Amino acid sequence: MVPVSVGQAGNVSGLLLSLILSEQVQNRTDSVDFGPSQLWCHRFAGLRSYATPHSQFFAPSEGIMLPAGSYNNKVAFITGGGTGLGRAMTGVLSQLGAQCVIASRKLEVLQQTATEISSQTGNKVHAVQCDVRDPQAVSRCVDQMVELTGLPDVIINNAAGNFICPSERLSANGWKSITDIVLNGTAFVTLELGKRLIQNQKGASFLAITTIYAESGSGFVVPSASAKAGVEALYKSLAAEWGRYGHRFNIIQPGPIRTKGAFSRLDPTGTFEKSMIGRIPTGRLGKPAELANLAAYLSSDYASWMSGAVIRFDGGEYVSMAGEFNELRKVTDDQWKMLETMIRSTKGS
Ligand SMILES: CCCCCCCCCCC/C=C\C=C\C(=O)SCCNC(=O)CCNC(=O)[C@H](O)C(C)(C)COP(=O)(O)OP(=O)(O)OC[C@H]1O[C@@H](n2cnc3c(N)ncnc32)[C@H](O)[C@@H]1OP(=O)(O)O
Ligand SMILES: NC(=O)C1=CN([C@@H]2O[C@H](COP(=O)(O)OP(=O)(O)OC[C@H]3O[C@@H](n4cnc5c(N)ncnc54)[C@H](OP(=O)(O)O)[C@@H]3O)[C@@H](O)[C@H]2O)C=CC1
Repeated sequence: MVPVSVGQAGNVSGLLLSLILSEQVQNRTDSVDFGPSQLWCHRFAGLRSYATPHSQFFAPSEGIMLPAGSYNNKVAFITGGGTGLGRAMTGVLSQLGAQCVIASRKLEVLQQTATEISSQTGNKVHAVQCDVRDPQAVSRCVDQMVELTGLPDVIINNAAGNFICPSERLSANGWKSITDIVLNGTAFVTLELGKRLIQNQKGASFLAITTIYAESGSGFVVPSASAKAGVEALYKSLAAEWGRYGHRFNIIQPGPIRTKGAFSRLDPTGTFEKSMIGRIPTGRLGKPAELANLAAYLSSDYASWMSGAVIRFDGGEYVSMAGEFNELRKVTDDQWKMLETMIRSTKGS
C-alpha cells in the first residue's frame, strides 16, 4: 500500500475540489453562455456530433426488428404521426404490413408524411386532421377512421406539446395548452376509441409515449411533467380495468432523441446538448428507429402478455442522474489510488 502524507491528502482534496468546481462551472445553469458559437452549433445541428468515444459499444441498430408481415391485416392509429417519433413509428408499422391512420392538427404535414411512407412501403397511410384537445374533433376523427379502415388494433398516443419555461413566467393558458394536449388529448382519444372497441367486442393494444421525468418530475417543464405523470396513471389504471375487454396498455418513457419538435422547444440554442450526452451512460442520443422498434414490439402480438408496463428507454440517463455517487465517474485512476489509501488508513470512527 502506498503511504499517504498530510501534504498528499491536501493535494487530493485540492484536486477533487478543482474537479468539482470546474464541473460546476461547465454545468452551471444560473448563467449560461448563449453566445454565437452555441447558436452556430444549433443552426448546424445536423453536422454536429457530441457522441462520446464509448458510444461505439452501443452503436444503434436501425433496421426493422420484427419479422416482415408482423402487422399484416392490422390497423394502427398514431397521434402526432406526421413528425418526429410518431413518423418513425408509422414508418416501421407500415413497413411491417399495417394500414396506418395518422392524426394531428396540420393536415399538410400529415399528407406529405402519408404519401412518403406509403410510397416506400406499399401500404396505405391515411391522414386525418384532428386536434386532440377537442373531444368532438376526436370523435369526428374516429368516425372518419371507421369509414377508412374500421376500428384500429393498435393505438399510439404520441401527440404532445412542451416548452421550457420558469414556472413563475407560465400563464394559465400556457399550462392549459400543454396539459390539454398531453393529458386531456390522450384521455379523449383513449376513451373514444376504448368505448367503441368495447361496443364492438374488439381487442386492442394502447401505447402512450411519456418521458423519464414523468416519474421524477422536473423543473422548467412543469406542465409537461404533470400531464405525462397523469397519462401514466391513466394507462396503468386502464391496464387493470380493461384487460377484460381485450385491451392492453403500455408506456414508453423515452430519453432524449433528436427531433425538431422537441429540441427546438427544449434546447433552442443547443447549449445543453453536450452536458446532457455526458450524463448518458451509453454516450449518445437515442435514434427514432430504436424507439420505433420498441413501440412495434410492444404493440404487436409478440407482446400479448405485456400490459401495465412502463419501459424506460433512455440509454441509462435516468439512473445516471439519480445516483448520489455517480459523479465519481470523473475521478481518475491516480485519484482513486490516493482516495483508497486515505480511506484504508482511517482507523475507527
Ligand atoms: C438541461 C436542459 C436539457 C435540455 C435537453 C434538450 C433535449 C431534451 C430531449 C428530451 C425531451 C423530453 C421530453 C419531451 C417531451 C415533449 O413533449 S417534446 C415534443 C415537443 N413538441 C411540441 O411541442 C409540438 C407541438 N407544440 C406546439 O404546437 C406549441 O409549442 C404549443 C405552445 C405547445 C401549442 O401551440 P398553440 O396551441 O398554438 O399555443 P399558443 O397559442 O402558441 O400558446 C398557448 C399559450 O402558451 C404560451 N406559450 C407558448 N410558448 C411559450 C413559451 N415558450 N414560454 C412561455 N409561454 C409560452 C402562450 O403565450 C399562450 O399563453 P397566453 O395565451 O397566456 O399568452
Ligand atoms: N424527442 C424526444 O427526445 C422525446 C420525446 N418524447 C415524446 O415523444 C413524443 C413525440 O415527440 P417528438 O416526435 O419528439 O416531437 P414532435 O413535436 O415532432 O411531435 C409532437 C406531435 O404532436 C402533434 N400535436 C401537437 N399538438 C397536437 C394537438 N393539439 N392535436 C393533435 N396533435 C398534436 C404534432 O403535430 P401537429 O403540430 O400537426 O398537431 C406533432 O406531430 C411526444 O409524446 C413527446 O412528449 C418524450 C421524451 C423525449
